[in-house]
Amino acid sequence: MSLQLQARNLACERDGRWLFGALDLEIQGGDILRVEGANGSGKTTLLKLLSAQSLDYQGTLLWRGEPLRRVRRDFLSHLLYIGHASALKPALSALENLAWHAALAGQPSSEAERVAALATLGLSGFEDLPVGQLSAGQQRRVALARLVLVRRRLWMLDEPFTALDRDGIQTLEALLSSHVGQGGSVVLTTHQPLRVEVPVNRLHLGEEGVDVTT
Ligand SMILES: Nc1ncnc2c1ncn2[C@@H]1O[C@H](COP(=O)(O)OP(=O)(O)OP(=O)(O)O)[C@@H](O)[C@H]1O
Repeated sequence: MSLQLQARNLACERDGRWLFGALDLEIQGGDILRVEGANGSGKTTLLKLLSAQSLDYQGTLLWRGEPLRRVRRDFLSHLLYIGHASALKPALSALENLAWHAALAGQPSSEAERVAALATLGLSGFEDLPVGQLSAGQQRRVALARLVLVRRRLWMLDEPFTALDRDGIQTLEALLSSHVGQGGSVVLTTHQPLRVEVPVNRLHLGEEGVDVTT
């Protein structure tokens, strides 16, 4: 069944301020949506609404035509969310962290699969160190190895390029292109240029209102 997440007339207020209102958008298989805007414009808040982590909004969110609140469980079984905090346990190794995330996602993995996922992110040789001893960019790479290991069709990524060097950026851009090229979907926030081999839809949040462009 195809992916389809829709927002209709979505509005969100935080701390007495409207971050956005009257927002309409649709994400289907093969779409990549880049959410842009200044610091504090509401990008993370929007991702939390679209990923069903927060129910504090006005308007309608639909997953495959059904209210997201009602079909949240099915929706979550298709979603991989990586926030800007990497959600890693510092005392555990990269391999152990990945094993934990894969099990949490209901997709137990073999050690060979975890080693391969880390290798894709350029972390061969760093599999067994406690993650807390890795650099910020290496920790980001461990978090992103979930994209390879945990097979989900809808990715929501909040500032996934943070701390990555040029090689890491290229690896992530290749993963995004490949995922979307195979019919997956991506919603991401980033403040930096995005070089992918597929058309990118852009949503700009800001004081002047909400713009959606392709
Ligand atoms: N639970 C909350 N209670 C009160 N205010 C909140 C809450 N969540 C977010 N905000 C406020 O909403 C605004 C938008 O926050 P958000 O994290 O969505 O911005 P952002 O666009 O992701 O910013 P950045 O680019 O800095 O990451 C901020 O001013 C923040 O303080």
